Amino acid sequence: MQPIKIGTRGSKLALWQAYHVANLLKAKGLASEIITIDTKGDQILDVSIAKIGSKGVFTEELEVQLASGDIDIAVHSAKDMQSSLPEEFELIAFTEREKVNDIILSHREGIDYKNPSIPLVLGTSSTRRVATLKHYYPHIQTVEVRGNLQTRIAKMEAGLCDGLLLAYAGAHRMGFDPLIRHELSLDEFTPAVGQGSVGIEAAVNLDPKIRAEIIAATHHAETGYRLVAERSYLKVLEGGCSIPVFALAVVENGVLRLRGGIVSLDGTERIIHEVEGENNQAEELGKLLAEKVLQSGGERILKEIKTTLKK
Ligand SMILES: NCc1[nH]cc(CCC(=O)O)c1CC(=O)O
Repeated sequence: MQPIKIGTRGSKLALWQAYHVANLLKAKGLASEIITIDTKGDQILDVSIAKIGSKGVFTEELEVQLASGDIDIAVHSAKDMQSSLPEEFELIAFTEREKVNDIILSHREGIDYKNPSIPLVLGTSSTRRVATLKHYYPHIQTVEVRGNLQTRIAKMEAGLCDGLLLAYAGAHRMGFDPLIRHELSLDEFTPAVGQGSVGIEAAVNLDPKIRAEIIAATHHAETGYRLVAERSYLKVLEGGCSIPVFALAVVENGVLRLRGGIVSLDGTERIIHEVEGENNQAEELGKLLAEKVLQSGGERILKEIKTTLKK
């Protein structure tokens, strides 16, 4: 068999993910090679993702290469994958999930984010994180910061902000554990759909034998059920990464429990519900959660958000 060609963006985190997949393949005796591809999302650094339109900014160029067969699979942060893919492509595997929490990272020790009398400025570019901060910690100021983790840290150290609000998974993978000052609660900072997992995308016409071998080497079943449930929720809400929806599924004692909701951009309203069932009901659970969220005010909040983001 030819080495499996893995397509990835060129950022350090993306490369970590690609090598992670290469290592999983290698452990099952499958050779691979890594091919880096520049995407629109990497080039446009001065405009917020919410404004570029999240659909596929990081994935389009990789899909061109998947379609032409120049690469066999594309590796992405599962979180950055839009909820519905063009019909020629599919997500075939999700690697075992890392810890899903958001964290506060800072070059300074002693960051106190809970005391309203201590001013604090946090950098983030996620509407979910900004809105969640406004909801629980309205005294915290936020500033938009984009670019890869290394760039963001440099901006923070240059004085842009006191700390960064990030995913644990990315900070940990880039070796920044010593700068992690707080791990935020999953009840307050319920993560984005897919946070902490790496998704593998392929063209639907990929050779079925290669496809099966890749899945056997990389797919983590429990993570898969969790991600299917979360992504099914996201699909109804049409979240992309710019709308502040969140969902986290866990498997406990054989029960798949999905919690998720939406928060208004100004943080005044936060809706969250929970549903549970079996692993093979993951898709339905996502839809059920969406129904509950939409019916209890989510529909109105979603409309308001879409109107605001279009301006
Ligand atoms: N939106 C960017 C992005 N996509 C994936 C991660 C982190 C790794 C992960 O959650 O899988 C990050 C950075 C962040 O949110 O701090």
